[in-house]
Amino acid sequence: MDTFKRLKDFYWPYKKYFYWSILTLILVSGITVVYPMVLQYTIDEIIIKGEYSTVPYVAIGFILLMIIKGAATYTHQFYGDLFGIRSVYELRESLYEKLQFLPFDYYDNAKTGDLMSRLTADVEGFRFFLSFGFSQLINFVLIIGFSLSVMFFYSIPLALITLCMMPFLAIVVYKFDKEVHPAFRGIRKSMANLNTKVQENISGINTVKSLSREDFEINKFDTSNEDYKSQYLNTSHIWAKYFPVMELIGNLSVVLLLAYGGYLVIQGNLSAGELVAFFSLVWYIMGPIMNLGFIMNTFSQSKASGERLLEVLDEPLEMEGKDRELEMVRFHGEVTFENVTHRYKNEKKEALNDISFTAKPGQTIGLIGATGSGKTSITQLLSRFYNPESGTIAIDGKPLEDYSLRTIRKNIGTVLQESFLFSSTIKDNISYGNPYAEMDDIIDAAKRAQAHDFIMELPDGYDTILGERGLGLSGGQKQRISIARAILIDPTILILDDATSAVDMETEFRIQKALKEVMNDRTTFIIAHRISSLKHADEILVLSNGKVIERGTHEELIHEESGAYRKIYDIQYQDKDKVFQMNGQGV
Ligand SMILES: Nc1ncnc2c1ncn2[C@@H]1O[C@H](COP(=O)(O)OP(=O)(O)OP(=O)(O)O)[C@@H](O)[C@H]1O
Repeated sequence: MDTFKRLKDFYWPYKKYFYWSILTLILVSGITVVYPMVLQYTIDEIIIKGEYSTVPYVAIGFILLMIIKGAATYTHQFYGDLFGIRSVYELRESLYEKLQFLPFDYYDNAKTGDLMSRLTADVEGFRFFLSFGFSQLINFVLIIGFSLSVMFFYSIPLALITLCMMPFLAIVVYKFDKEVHPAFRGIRKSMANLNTKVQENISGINTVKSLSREDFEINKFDTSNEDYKSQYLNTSHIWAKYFPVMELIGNLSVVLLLAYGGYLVIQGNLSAGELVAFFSLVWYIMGPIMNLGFIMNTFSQSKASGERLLEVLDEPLEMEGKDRELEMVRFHGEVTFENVTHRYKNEKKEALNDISFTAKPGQTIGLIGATGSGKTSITQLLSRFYNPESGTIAIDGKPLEDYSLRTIRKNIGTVLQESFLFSSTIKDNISYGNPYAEMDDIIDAAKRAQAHDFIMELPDGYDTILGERGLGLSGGQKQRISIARAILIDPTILILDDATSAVDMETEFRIQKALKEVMNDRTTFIIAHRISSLKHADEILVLSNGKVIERGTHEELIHEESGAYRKIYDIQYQDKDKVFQMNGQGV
């Protein structure tokens, strides 16, 4: 029950719908047990005594009861659904909001399909119990309570005999729940896994096709599908094992009732009408008992779903600054790293080790080094995507923790090697970081990013809708859209992460031109593998295994004969010389 208690804030504000649903349910259940009483009256008072003149009154009374029951059932159903739907609306919103503010640490290990499944199937599982299971559980208690009251009213010994079987039933139901709950959790997990497989496959379909790995993917899916199937079969097995036992217990109650009840009628201690009424009442008890498995089922499923939802809701949020300002601040752009060391969660090796440097406002810092040397990590710490293990990162002389995350991120513009574009219009994609931008500003940003001309050649210009992840544009075009996006937020600090690595020379030239425009007066960090991209930087940091092994300007570094930068330079420029020589020889 702890799961439900902890999720109470989502459903209890709508308790009035719940109360209405339950109030009308009491009426429905109450009327249900009146039927056997009418039956008893008809047999004992009308048929046996031959008082046929009361038949029309009984019939009219019966019809009235049915009309009331119909109206009550409608209200119960409607308010029950409203209760569930309204509650999970809030829950879904909170989960989605939570996803926006979870730290990168979380996403490093999360699986998209699993998260999707939590936000859809698990929320739905929880809703089903709120809308339906909850009232079924109450219905169970009510019907049994009302039926037993009527039974005790007719004959105490017969009611006691019928009750004899209840403890056995309770044991079976308890055991059933113990087994079925983990089984349902297994199903949910397996479903999430299946979702992950499908989502990853669709996202990576280019890679799958280009490497002809379709069969491998089908087999991988088969394994997950197989697991899902066996999880479900396992649950069916548990269900099949317990359901007949529950039914047997119910039937044994009926046998006992008939034997002892018949004896009482023969002895003259019970009327025929009362035995018939008893017989119907036992079936009213039996119905919910048979259903108990199903009710426990929805309860277990929703408990399992609720637990999975709580796992997301309980995740710690991104760390906000402690004395953060209320109004957003505009940075001047001085960035200082002082003995910064960083290790990613669950990693043994440090990604950054004792990094120190200062970038004055408007300066450009180049970061170069082998893959995995820590270049991106520096910029991720600067954006406070992660917090360093030790050391201080400051902007304009104040540590990052003194600013709100919003201030930091609104002041830092990033152009990645693979920028994400949404399946929306080009206009919306450019203005994503500044949704209130005027059209003129959007066009101006696109012109400065060298993107305007190709946008105008598209069928709907700025209103052209892009496919998922910007499908329909070339790598260089996507890149220029993301540069326009960065220009439009007018950041004081700019991070260019391998922004020109994946394009041809001509596009690189255009992008470089666009970048020059955007770098103007901004503190810029250029991460590059090519020396040509960062040789104009005010300071270049050469990284290796998370440490700065050399620093200086391009001119200074190439004069370090046996330095690492010089080696990279030689490789990149000697190759070029060779190519020129070969071209000169007509190769
Ligand atoms: N999110 C993460 N979780 C765990 N380890 C990470 C994470 N991101 C990076 N690392 C590790 O930290 C080290 C530095 O990675 P980083 O991405 O900063 O290198 P890089 O120099 O930018 O590499 P590249 O040139 O390939 O982009 C690597 O060993 C990498 O495996």
